[in-house]
Amino acid sequence: MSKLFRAVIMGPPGSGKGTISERIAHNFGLKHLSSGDFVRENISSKTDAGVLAKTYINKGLLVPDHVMTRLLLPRLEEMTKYSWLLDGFPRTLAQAEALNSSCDLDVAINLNIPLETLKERLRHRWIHPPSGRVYNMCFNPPRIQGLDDITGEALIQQEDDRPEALVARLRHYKDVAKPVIDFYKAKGILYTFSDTETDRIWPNINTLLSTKIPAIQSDARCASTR
Ligand SMILES: Nc1ncnc2c1ncn2[C@@H]1O[C@H](COP(=O)(O)OP(=O)(O)OP(=O)(O)O)[C@@H](O)[C@H]1O
Ligand SMILES: Nc1nc2c(ncn2[C@@H]2O[C@H](COP(=O)(O)OP(=O)(O)O)[C@@H](O)[C@H]2O)c(=O)[nH]1
Repeated sequence: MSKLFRAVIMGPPGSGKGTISERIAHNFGLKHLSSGDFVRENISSKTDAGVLAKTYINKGLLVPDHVMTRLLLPRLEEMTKYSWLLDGFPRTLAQAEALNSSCDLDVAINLNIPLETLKERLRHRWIHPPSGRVYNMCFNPPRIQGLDDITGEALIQQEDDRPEALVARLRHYKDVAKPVIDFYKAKGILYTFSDTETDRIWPNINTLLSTKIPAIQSDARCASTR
């Protein structure tokens, strides 16, 4: 059985999880699994968990742990043949513990970005709600202003990306993320990256994963030829 690579990426809203996950998926051929995308898929296909999740999201709340794990863990079970990077999950210690009992992680990437930078980025963040595609009017603007590159549909700004809402969101993030960070630190798999620019963080993540991923795959090749 070949050894696969399993990672999570954590960080406050606007820290670049989605942006960096896309780069990792592209460079290392991992599947990028986004909890937000899973939630949106379940809402549009009206599964029980999706219908329940929608009631919380409509109120601007996080989806409760038991709903999130019900929605996400079966999807991970379908991914047993693939290496993956999970973005947006776990957000709480209960989610981290549930994930831990279903699989072994190799790496937890933690993005540590200053508050002022987060505020500035989210002020310029525009999203395409049906797909979850994210743009930034300065850093990665759409080809045509206000429109999604793939579908040509309108982009929107999320209410909770406003600076006033963001401060409360960040405070909440810090409170719930701290035990998750400590959990991965204790397991010896936590890697924290601090900077104001994704383009400066990215080479360090690239180097880290280059040392981890080929090693795992070559071990797996040796094992499978024995
Ligand atoms: N792990 C999770 N636990 C609880 N709720 C979640 C989780 N992941 C996603 N959600 C719910 O789905 C919504 C959309 O998630 P998504 O990660 O796309 O966006 P977000 O909260 O704006 O995150 P960010 O600003 O960090 O990109 C969240 O606002 C939350 O209600
Ligand atoms: N100016 C600037 N914007 C960035 C940088 N990295 C990401 N962004 C933008 O900041 C916003 C938040 O990034 P995103 O990947 O959605 O973060 P997430 O909320 O952690 O998933 C998006 O609009 C990105 O395009 C950066 O280094 N500089």
